[in-house]
Amino acid sequence: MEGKCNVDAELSDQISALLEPPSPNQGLGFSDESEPPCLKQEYFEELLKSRKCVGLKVKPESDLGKGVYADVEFGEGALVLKDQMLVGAQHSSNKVDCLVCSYCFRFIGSVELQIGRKIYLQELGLSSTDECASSPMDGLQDSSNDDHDNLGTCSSSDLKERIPLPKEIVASLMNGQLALPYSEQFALPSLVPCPGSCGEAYYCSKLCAGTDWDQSHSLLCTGEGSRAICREALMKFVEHANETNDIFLLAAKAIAFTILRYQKLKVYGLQGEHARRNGKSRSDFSLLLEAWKPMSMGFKRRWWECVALPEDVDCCDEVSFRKQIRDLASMSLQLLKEAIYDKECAPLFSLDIYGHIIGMFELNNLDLVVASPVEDYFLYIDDLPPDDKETAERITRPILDALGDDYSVCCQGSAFFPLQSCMNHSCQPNAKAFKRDEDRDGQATIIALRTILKGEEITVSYIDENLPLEDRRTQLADYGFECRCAKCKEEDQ
Ligand SMILES: C[S@@+](CC[C@H](N)C(=O)[O-])C[C@H]1O[C@@H](n2cnc3c(N)ncnc32)[C@H](O)[C@@H]1O
Repeated sequence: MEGKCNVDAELSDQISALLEPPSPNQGLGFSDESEPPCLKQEYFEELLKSRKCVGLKVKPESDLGKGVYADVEFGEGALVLKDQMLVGAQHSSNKVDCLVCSYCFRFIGSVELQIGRKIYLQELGLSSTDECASSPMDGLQDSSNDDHDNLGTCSSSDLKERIPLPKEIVASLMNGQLALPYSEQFALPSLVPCPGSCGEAYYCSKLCAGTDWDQSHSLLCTGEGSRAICREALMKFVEHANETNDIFLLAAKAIAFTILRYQKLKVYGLQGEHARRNGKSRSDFSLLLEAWKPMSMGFKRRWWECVALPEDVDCCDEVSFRKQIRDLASMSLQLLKEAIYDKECAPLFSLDIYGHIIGMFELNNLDLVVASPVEDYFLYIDDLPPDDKETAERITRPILDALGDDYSVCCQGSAFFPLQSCMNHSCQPNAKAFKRDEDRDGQATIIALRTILKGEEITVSYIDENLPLEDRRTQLADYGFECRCAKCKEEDQ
């Protein structure tokens, strides 16, 4: 299990420094006399300010590690936090069902395009909802918890037989020739293609396209404008991730994000307070530490050590299972290295760092869910006055029949939300993520479930908190911890 690849062995000191929680003296050259402020605290204060979050505090060291606390009173139903993801990705299987902005995950195009594209891909046999084959990696394919019961249409059970639409109708939905009744009320942003011409990523605006390009996509784009060192290797990496576990795509984004941040820091230098405190002559490695800082704040363990054993794997096979997924990560990293390796950021290509990044996505309660406008559209038609409804349904009924029971699937993926990921779990939470109506883009929305007093810790539930104690324990084992909330302690006595 502990065999090391070259980068791991050669750069072990730098890798340890990257995995240590940021300490005030870490590679920054503080003199003993100047007592620097707590870097974690400072980082979160800046982050809260940049997110314009008022009334929240991140305490770096509470009973359960980091935790988020109320600095004002929040009334029941109040919006506690809207958190912007640092990196996120739509699940590969979900791409068939939803066409969304590759940066902010808003639905794009038009209701007609969403519907026509889904039916077209369904007819090609590509729909995620048609998949019934199982593989030993199934339990690892989607680290999402099932905390979205209120989004009932996310279900993928397809009970009714679909009635195909004529090909010309599907084509006219996709090319904009057929406008569905009342669809103008559900207008979506037009598609902006990827500037690197990969034909894979689309955006809701030039701003999203440019920001994604600068943050990670320029290195991960498979198109002609890509900055990857080998596009063929990149395509192989993507193919391997799609066939095994799409969490590798997210890990690649985290690495690309850090490399590009490093390159910017190197060119433009540090700004403001950091520059003043650290002087101008920072080493390349201390710049890498700085570039890595947003990722360093996430709660992490090695993926192959923390991932829960899937139900179809016997306990006696645990050692070989963990070795198998470590080998899988190692293969994925090898492909990524061939595609985007950067000598100055070499420690990022160690298996230890790769394992910790994947573990970070696995352990944090960080589902990405965006509700579908297609569902809203059909609900709107259903609510029309009887005469209007009858007229509209003459057109929409055959479309619903062609879509089947899964007529609307929400956008689903995984993401790293730097503030939400600091929220601890409670089986009696005072806040909740993903409130349906607030969820129109890929931001994490946290709402108070009851009055939260100033000074109270803000907690969410990572699972269905109404399950019996034993079931809760089993589910939380997937997150790698035994719950120490008041409800569990009380029920345990
Ligand atoms: C998403 S992180 C939450 C922030 C975390 N405390 C930190 O320091 O980054 C989840 C981790 O926090 C800890 N944790 C959260 N809620 C807990 C609870 N109710 N009981 C015990 N540990 C908890 C566990 O270690 C868990 O794996």
